[in-house]
Amino acid sequence: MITLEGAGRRYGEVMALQPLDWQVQAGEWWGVIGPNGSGKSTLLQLLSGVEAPSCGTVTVAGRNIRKHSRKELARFIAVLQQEGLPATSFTVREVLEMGRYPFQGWLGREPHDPAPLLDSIMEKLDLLVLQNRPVDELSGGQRQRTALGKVMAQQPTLLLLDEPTTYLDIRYQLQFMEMVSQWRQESGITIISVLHDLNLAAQFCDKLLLLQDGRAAGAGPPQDMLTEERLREIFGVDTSIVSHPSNGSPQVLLTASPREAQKRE
Ligand SMILES: Nc1ncnc2c1ncn2[C@@H]1O[C@H](COP(=O)(O)OP(=O)(O)OP(=O)(O)O)[C@@H](O)[C@H]1O
Repeated sequence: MITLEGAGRRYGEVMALQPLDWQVQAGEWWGVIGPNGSGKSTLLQLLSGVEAPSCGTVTVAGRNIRKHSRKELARFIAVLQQEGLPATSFTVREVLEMGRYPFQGWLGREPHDPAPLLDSIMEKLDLLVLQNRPVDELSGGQRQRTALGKVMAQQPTLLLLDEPTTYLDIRYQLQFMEMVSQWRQESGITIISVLHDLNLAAQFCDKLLLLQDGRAAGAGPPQDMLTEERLREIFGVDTSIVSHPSNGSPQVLLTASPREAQKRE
């Protein structure tokens, strides 16, 4: 599905992403994790075609990403950012309709009426009651669900998520990840998500790519990647890794310094 061969990105003096070899198979859900400034967003920009690599190649669906037109890329790659949607007076339904843009002809029409598809997406995401509300009147959680609806309307084969749960409370974080997971089960899409929440990453992603200073510091299943040694080396913090009592995924407990413990005694 995706192959990176020595793909890297330089901004002036800064090598934001060192040459990276990486393969993503169709249907996988990868989490990209690493400290601030380690190159995660840069990697997503290469994968979405927004930025060209300074070296190496990015191949998506058997073809160099630079050879696809913008509209072609939009037909199979969807990107959802931290704040999925700006405040806008467009309604929820109108925003979902915008997701159909890559499929419209030059008169802004599609060969098939997209309304049934949009209705079924809104039903899945519990958006039907909100469909005529302007987005700028919605809560953060409702707005992020609308953003998800827009990318679902795009029917991509590859979904890129850039810290999509950052501004959500824990209930909406979980709800968002479960909706994405459900969509993946139904459609078989491939997902690459940048996540700061290691515990969510461990529960939802099949594999994790660890970045440190623009370099790959490991790639593999969460139980191999989320170890106390690796996290100390990459993030410079002490953690305790426990097994989730319900599903066995590795969960990261942060350990405050002994000074903090003494304060409470
Ligand atoms: N457009 C740019 N111009 C110059 N430097 C850039 C640009 N984009 C990123 N960088 C630099 O590249 C490095 C990697 O940045 P990037 O945003 O990819 O990291 P990140 O892991 O996504 O960080 P964060 O977790 O804070 O979002 C940083 O040193 C950053 O300052």
